[in-house]
Amino acid sequence: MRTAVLVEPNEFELEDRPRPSPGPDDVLVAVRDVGICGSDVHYYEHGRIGDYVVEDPLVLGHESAGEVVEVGENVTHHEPGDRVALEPGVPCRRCAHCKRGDYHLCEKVTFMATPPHDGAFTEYVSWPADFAYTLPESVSTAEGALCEPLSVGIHACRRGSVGTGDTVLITGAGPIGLMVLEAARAAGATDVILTDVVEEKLEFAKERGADLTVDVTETDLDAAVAEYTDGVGADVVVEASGAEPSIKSTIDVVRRGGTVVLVGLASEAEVPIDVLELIDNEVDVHGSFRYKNTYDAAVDLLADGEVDVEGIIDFESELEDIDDAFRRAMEPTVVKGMISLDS
Ligand SMILES: NC(=O)c1ccc[n+]([C@@H]2O[C@H](COP(=O)([O-])OP(=O)(O)OC[C@H]3O[C@@H](n4cnc5c(N)ncnc54)[C@H](O)[C@@H]3O)[C@@H](O)[C@H]2O)c1
Ligand SMILES: C[C@@H](O)[C@H](N)C(=O)O
Repeated sequence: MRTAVLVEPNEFELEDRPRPSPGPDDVLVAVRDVGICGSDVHYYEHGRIGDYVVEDPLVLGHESAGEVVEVGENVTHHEPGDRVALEPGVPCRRCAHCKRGDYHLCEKVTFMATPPHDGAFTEYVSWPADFAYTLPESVSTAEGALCEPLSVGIHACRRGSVGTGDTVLITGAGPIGLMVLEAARAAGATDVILTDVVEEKLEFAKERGADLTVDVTETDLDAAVAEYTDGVGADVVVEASGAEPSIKSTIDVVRRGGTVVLVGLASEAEVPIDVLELIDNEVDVHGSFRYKNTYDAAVDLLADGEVDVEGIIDFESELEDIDDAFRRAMEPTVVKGMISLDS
C-alpha cells in the first residue's frame, strides 16, 4: 500500500508497505481523507515537538476517515462498507486515568502521528473498532476527518462550560480557533469574538459568523472587549493561538468570575501571569488537552447541520503531492489542507 513516510525534516518518501491485517477487535479502514494539522507541519519542518522527537521514519496524519474493508472476528458493530471517522488516540484502558474516565490523559496512549506511533497518510489503517465512528450518509469522509479538530473545539467548550447566551472570546483564528467557534455556537454562545494577527484569517472568521473580530496588531483588545461587553468582559475566553502575549491577555479580557481555557501550546512552558488578578477576579483557568467522548457528538452535530467543518478546507491534494501540500499548508493565510485518497 502507498504510504507517505517522513524520512527526515522536510522530506517525505512514498513507500510501498504491506497492508496490515486487522486484529480480532480491529477494523481495517481504506483511508479516504486526512487533514494536515499544525502538529504534522511542525514535525515535518522541525522533526520534533517538545519532547516528542522523530527518531525513526514516521507516518504523519491523525485527522482521518475512510471506509471499512475488513473487520476482526470480535467486531459486531461495523461491517465492510461502513464509512468511519477514526479517533486517533487509543488509551491503555487500564491505568488510573483511564479507569476514572479521563482516557485522553492516559500516559500510555497510542496517538497517531506522535512518535513512535504511525498515522494515516497511507492507504490502509488497522484501528480498534471502538475508536471508529460510523458516519451517516449525509456526512462526508472529509467531514469525518475534521471531527478531530472539531473534537478539540468541543472539549475546550466543555472545559469552559460554555452555555446558552454566553459571550466567548477566542484568541487565534486558525483551524482550532474556528472549530471552537463552531462548538461554542452549538453550545449556545450568542456572542463570539475572535482575535488574530492576520487580517485574512479575521475576514474568514467574520464570514463564518464571528460577531466581532479584533486584529490585535492594530486594536487594543481590552478596550474592544470592554466596549462590546459594556465593561463586563467575556464569560469564557478560549486561548487558541499559543502566542505568549495572547495567553497573557486572557485574564484581562475575561469577566470577573469567568473562565479561561488554555488550548494553544506556548513555545515557552512558562508564561508570567498576574495571580493576584486571578484571585481577585475569581477566574477559573483550565487546561484543555485533546478530548474525550467527543466523536459521537461531533458526528451528530455534523449530521444535524449544526456545525460546518468542510468550509475551512482551502485545498485537497493527492498522497503523491504531499510535499507540495505541506509547503502550501505553511502559508499564513491557509487554514486547512487535506490529503484525499481514492484507493
Ligand atoms: N491543547 C490541545 O489539545 C491542542 C490540540 C490541537 C492544537 N493545539 C494548539 O492550539 C493552537 C492552535 O492550533 P491551530 O492548528 O489553529 O494553529 P495555527 O497556527 O494554524 O493557528 C493559530 C492562529 O493564531 C494566530 N495568532 C498568532 N499570534 C497571535 C496573537 N498574538 N493573538 C491572536 N492570534 C494570534 C495565527 O495567526 C493563527 O491564525 C496551537 O498552539 C496548537 O499547537 C492544542
Ligand atoms: C490533539 C491533536 O490535534 C494535536 N495535534 C495533538 O497531537 O495533540
